[in-house]
Amino acid sequence: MPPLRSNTTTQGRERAGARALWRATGLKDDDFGKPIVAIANSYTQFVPGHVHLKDVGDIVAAEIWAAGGVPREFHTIAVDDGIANGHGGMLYSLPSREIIADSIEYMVNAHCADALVCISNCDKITPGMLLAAMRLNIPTIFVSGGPMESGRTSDAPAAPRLDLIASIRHGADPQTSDAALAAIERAACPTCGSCSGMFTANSMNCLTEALGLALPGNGTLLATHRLRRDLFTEAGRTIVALARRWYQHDDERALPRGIATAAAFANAMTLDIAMGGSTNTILHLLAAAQEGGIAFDLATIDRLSRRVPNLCKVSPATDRYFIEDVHRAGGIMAILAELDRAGLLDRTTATVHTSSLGEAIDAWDILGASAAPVSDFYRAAPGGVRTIVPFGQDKRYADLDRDRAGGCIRDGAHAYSRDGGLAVLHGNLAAQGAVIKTAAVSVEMLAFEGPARVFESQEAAVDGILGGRVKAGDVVVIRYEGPRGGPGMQEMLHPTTFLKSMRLDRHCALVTDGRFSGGSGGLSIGHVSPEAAGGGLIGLVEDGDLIAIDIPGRSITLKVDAAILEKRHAAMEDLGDAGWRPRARIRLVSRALEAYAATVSSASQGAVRTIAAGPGKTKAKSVPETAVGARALETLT
Ligand SMILES: CC[C@H](C)C(=O)C(=O)O
Ligand SMILES: [Mg+2]
Repeated sequence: MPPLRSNTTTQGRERAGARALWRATGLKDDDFGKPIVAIANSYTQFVPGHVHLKDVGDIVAAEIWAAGGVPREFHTIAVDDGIANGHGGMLYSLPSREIIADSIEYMVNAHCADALVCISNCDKITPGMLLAAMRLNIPTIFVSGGPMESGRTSDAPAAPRLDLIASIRHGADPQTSDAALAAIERAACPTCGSCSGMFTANSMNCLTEALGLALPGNGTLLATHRLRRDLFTEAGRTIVALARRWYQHDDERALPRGIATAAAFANAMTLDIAMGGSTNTILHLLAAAQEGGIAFDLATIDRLSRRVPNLCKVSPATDRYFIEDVHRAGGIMAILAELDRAGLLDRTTATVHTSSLGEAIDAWDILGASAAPVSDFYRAAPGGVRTIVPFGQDKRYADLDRDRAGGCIRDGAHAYSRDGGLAVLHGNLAAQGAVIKTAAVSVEMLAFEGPARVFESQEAAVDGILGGRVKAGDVVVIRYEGPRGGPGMQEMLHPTTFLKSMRLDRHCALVTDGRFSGGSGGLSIGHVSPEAAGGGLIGLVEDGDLIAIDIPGRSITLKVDAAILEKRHAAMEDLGDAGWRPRARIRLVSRALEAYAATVSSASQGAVRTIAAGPGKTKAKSVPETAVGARALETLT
């Protein structure tokens, strides 16, 4: 039996000092020897998905005390991608995933905690905590803050519902009046919680259910609903039980790597493809698998994407369904049940709440025999009142959505498409791969060819799109926005949404070594690897070059003669240090971001930290320290 990690600081005369300090945090004599449970809470007033989390740590802690553990809460950072998008703030989004993972490692290992509760929610926080959980491999449970309700500009039952994307789209639409925009902006995000589409936050919180690290409902039960409070109390009880199974009974299926196995990652990716999750999930699952030494790579994802159907479309793939509708249709357990009935899941993987995923599906499938006890749970409905207070309403839908032929969740026989909602592309333009959310691509755009329109930054692309320099038929190429080249691999939410604002989204493609927000749709291909700053072919594309995209064929091709490309490559190499960097781009890159750029890997690897090669060759040149600290300016080329 493994000893409690916390014995290191609580047992023996030589630890009298540490015990004196533990006592000063409130521990009593009989608390020593109990499992010390770290509660990583991501409360912040900067993010609607976290603004309501200030006291939920206490809810979890009370249950940990009652179950015989010792809770110790600390806080992580949380970046709001929706606020950071469209300016230099987005450079910090993906790097914050590593900061969150490291900060949890630091707190848990510095204080030798025995177990971990991850209170997450938005885009990089659940992934950062997932990296930490797989890295630390101590008993862990995830419980997120929960999704936001969808918005309405009027109470009329037939009034269209909306989410954050509507605000961004209409903000750039010349046909939307200021008054109409003001109404949309005030309605789009009505409550606390993670934005109400199948964006990255909700995608990741749904995936933690499939990985087995969260309780049923974690991804779809609204932040405002009373029943969500029960997830926090249950998480507090469950983490102490998991700790006992590991420290007293040596049960490896109580550990993250015993639960989130290669089979569980395949189950999670299968769900992701079936529900058309955010493409960011690919980046984060690749990274989390590496933290746990799990065999799971882009080739695995590609293979799964060719056999898993698209069973569920949620905003931005449709304007008909939001996360609350997925819940009403039975939530993630319902999608998993349909995948199970199609023979596409491994039922034997473990979960934190049942001995196997199959047992969980049988217990929670609203179409299954035991549906009665769970139907009330999945009838949890929006309160329809603006609030940032959690658990404050107890509304119920009159009935569940059991329509698997035409409802929010389809069965295999009524799938939207045979091959799922996400795909991996390859070709000379993406030798190591690129990704696309096919669930959000209109059928007529599945094959596309057009002339490149090249931009050296997200900002330049936005200016080009809104300035009328992008025409129907173009392939917008945005480069030097990869993990190293950005640095930080910005999301292209504004360029993809502004193509919609300009009514070009069904007439243009967008290709980038950056990534996309879960709110992006259209023929948007991201994570192109190798990135331009890493010498990828995307760095040699010129305006007017023909680019061919074939989604069914999973290919993306730069149709330029090889001899010409060889000449371009030679000319780029002749530039020496000035090569493989953006033309005429001024971007302030802080030392913190330079440090990130120096060690980050390709998107095809999950943009993980790579130390082996020593400090990476960063393209940004440092300039002498200034009064406000060193700044690195990319020299003009
Ligand atoms: C809708 C945009 C959202 C905030 C996001 O950044 C994502 O889903 O990745
Ligand atoms: Mg995001």
